[in-house]
Amino acid sequence: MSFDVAMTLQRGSLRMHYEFTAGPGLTALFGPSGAGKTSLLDAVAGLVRPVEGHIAVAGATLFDRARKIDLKPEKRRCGYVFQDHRLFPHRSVRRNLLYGWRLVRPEERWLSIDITLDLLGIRHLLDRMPATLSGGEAQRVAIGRALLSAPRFLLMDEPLASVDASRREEILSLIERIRDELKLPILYVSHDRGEVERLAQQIVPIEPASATA
Ligand SMILES: Nc1ncnc2c1ncn2[C@@H]1O[C@H](COP(=O)(O)OP(=O)(O)OP(=O)(O)O)[C@@H](O)[C@H]1O
Repeated sequence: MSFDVAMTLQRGSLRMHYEFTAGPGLTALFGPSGAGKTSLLDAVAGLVRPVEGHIAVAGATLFDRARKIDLKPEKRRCGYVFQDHRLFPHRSVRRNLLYGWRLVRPEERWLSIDITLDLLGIRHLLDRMPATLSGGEAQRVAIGRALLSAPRFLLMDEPLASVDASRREEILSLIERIRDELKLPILYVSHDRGEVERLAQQIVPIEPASATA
């Protein structure tokens, strides 16, 4: 089992309940704006604490309210790719890529810098600053930074949102390679049904939450 989630989040007056299990490959979270897709990724990453329930990924329990388990974000071994890439603006591409790499113990690393640069086609960008990159280049670097942090799984929140149409295909096939060659479980958020149908082994519908009094 890649993902085993049964939990409730409270955000403001909204109470959102999630319950699904997913096998290997890419699991897409599909639902309207405001339904709670990003909140779910944030909870899996450990950035938002559920009010109840459990979250397990690839056999490891990350959160379990009843068993008082709540791993810190940095212990969850999760690579998070945001829609707006969130590269450090004052650091070169090289230093962005090395950021997560340096935080990981050498024996936990499973991907070399060389392989990552070739997989993502970003070797020629190493000395550039993020502000000089196109949307597609910046997103490839952001994916590289996530992979080099030696994650056990990836969270991707609309990774194509800031990528122009001509570069979409490139990033889509890159995500397919990460899914198939690196065999990382991926939780993937998108509004685009075509994208989801192409990439996903499993689609989890996320319904809009109901407000609680
Ligand atoms: N910190 C917060 N405090 C209160 N409410 C919040 C907070 N963060 C999110 N929400 C609310 O929780 C709901 C779910 O938000 P979330 O960003 O998870 O939705 P989403 O499905 O990812 O939306 P989108 O597709 O537009 O990105 C929204 O109604 C949002 O307004």
